[in-house]
Amino acid sequence: MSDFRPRRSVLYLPASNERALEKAKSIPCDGLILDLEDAVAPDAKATAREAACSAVASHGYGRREVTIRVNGADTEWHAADLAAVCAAGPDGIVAPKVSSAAEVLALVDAMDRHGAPDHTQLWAMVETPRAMLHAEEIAAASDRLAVLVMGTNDLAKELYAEHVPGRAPLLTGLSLALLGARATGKAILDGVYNDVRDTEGFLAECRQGREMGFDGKTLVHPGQVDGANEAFAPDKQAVDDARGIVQAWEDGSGSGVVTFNGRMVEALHVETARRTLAIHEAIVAL
Ligand SMILES: CC(C)(COP(=O)(O)OP(=O)(O)OC[C@H]1O[C@@H](n2cnc3c(N)ncnc32)[C@H](O)[C@@H]1OP(=O)(O)O)[C@@H](O)C(=O)NCCC(=O)NCCSC(=O)C[C@H](O)C(=O)O
Ligand SMILES: [Mg+2]
Repeated sequence: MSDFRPRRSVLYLPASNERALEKAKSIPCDGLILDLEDAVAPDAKATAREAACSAVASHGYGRREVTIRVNGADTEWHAADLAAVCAAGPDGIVAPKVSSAAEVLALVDAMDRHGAPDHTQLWAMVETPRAMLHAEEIAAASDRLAVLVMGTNDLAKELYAEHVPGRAPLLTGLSLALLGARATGKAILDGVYNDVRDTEGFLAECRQGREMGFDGKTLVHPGQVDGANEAFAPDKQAVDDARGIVQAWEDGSGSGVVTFNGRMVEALHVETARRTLAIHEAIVAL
């Protein structure tokens, strides 16, 4: 866990929006997705691509992980996006609507052909019914693929589902994608919450995502960053508990089971506690 990278809050912004590109330099999110896809109008694609690549080259985003979302493989912009973005070398290339392992391999092959630097990872958006059904194969397809990103708007659209509090229509898909990510040791980010004024609904969805096991949430507005940072970090109680569990285990010196605060503690609980402490330390180190 020592190389754990916090991804509590990953903010999308249209790469065509100069003001947002500038503002993002001071937003306390863990990551950015400079979007060339859905948030950019067709006649702004070329200038957005240039702006995103210049933003990466500016190195103006400090500790934030900077990624660029390219247009889909079935679009007229995909090839030019990939060529330019690989040359710019962001921390990650976010590929939309990835639905199979073969698509991952094609993307990785294209990244190699375009000379993407080693530090540029592939992030695959999973947002189709096929992707949900193939999440494990997608996640396992390449070591270069580091993160799965839920696309809950597209998933709801494809399912003919409605956006409702609690997300019941999406829960099977969210769980399948999580299983795929965890089975293969990859990170996974929850989808966006569209209503930027509904703080209560947003925070409830952050809590749900955290409880399900997501590493963080993708966001659409700066006003969502603090809530996600808090929801996806272990709180003081969780950190104190984790320290107590590790201490009780060490004091038990080799016995297979101890108690902490009246609760049974076995090796698996200690592993979880150590993970919590590693996440906490990585966040503190920011
Ligand atoms: C949703 C928005 C269009 C709202 O924009 P706006 O009305 O301008 O918001 P505000 O006036 O409240 O903005 C206040 C200031 O914050 C800046 N701002 C706003 N949003 C961002 C942002 N995302 N990043 C950086 N800065 C931002 C404004 O410029 C204002 O600054 P200032 O002038 O200094 O006060 C807008 O928030 C927006 O465009 N959001 C991102 C949209 C986007 O990228 N969408 C694509 C990804 S979502 C998706 O497709 C997921 C997936 O594929 C799926 O299927 O689910
Ligand atoms: Mg989408």
